[in-house]
Amino acid sequence: MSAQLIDGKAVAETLITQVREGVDARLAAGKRAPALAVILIGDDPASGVYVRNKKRNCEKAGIRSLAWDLPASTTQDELLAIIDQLNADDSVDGILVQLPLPKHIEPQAVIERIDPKKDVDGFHPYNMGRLAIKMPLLRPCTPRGVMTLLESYGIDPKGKKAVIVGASNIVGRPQALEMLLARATVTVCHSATADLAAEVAAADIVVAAVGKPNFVKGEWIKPGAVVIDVGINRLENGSLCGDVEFDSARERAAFITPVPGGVGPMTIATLLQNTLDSANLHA
Ligand SMILES: Nc1nc2c(c(=O)[nH]1)N[C@@H](CN(C=O)c1ccc(C(=O)N[C@@H](CCC(=O)O)C(=O)O)cc1)CN2
Ligand SMILES: [Mg+2]
Repeated sequence: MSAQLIDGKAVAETLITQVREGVDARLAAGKRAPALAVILIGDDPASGVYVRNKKRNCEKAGIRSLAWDLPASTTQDELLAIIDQLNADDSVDGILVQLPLPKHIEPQAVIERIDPKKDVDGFHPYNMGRLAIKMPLLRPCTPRGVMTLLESYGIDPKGKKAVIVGASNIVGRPQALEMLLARATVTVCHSATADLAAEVAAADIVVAAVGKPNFVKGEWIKPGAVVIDVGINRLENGSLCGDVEFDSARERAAFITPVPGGVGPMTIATLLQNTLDSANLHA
């Protein structure tokens, strides 16, 4: 068997078109376009690419983007002051601070400074807590994007065994909450998991989000499983690879996401969706 590829680029394009329609509906009702403030600190090349893609896709969706490109020497207090200013600005619906941050800035202090109503990354404890109590408001982009991908391919997690490999605040933990909300039976694996191979082998849906190239072995995958690879690892030869051994996993899985072109594009499309949702909730 060779798994069907899940085309994240195509699903993301469809989602961006839907966001554009939602923006046009706001304009037709006499409301303003949604606005997203994107803050980039320092010169991490990958972050620069992601931020440029976010701005470009905002344009496509009719969302106004405001850019703060700040030097690596920016202090935490300077960053918090900019966030305070954006929190108070009624013309701004979403605030995004690109991660990772320079080492002298404490990410949690930054995340918690953003008004939860404008937290389009969904990382604020308020929004994570809402997701945990089955009352989601603004949901982390990558895990929400994964759920959209599954739905687009007619894959319903209800009653399935979902195994999440990785327990980060950005992906693994909120992904587990999303799967639970969709009524999967959920296992979260991490560095202290006793038998990772056995956990993965029992999964109907595997989500890999560890940031280590080819960490999940193809031979672990249960025949017919759905494999979602969130990892984006750049190899020394410049090529990208995921957290899953793609070729051998594809031989066993029913569905699999490629890297690139799988989950990555959904992260950005879902950010636009969250920005529209935020505008519609409050302005
Ligand atoms: N504030 C945030 N910071 C970070 C997030 C986030 O959701 N919010 N996620 C990642 C980076 N990220 C978005 O910010 C992101 C990563 C990858 C992609 C993507 O489209 N990847 C492409 C490949 C692109 C390449 O060539 O490098 C793909 O997978 O096809 C989009 C967004 C960490 N920081
Ligand atoms: Mg992400």
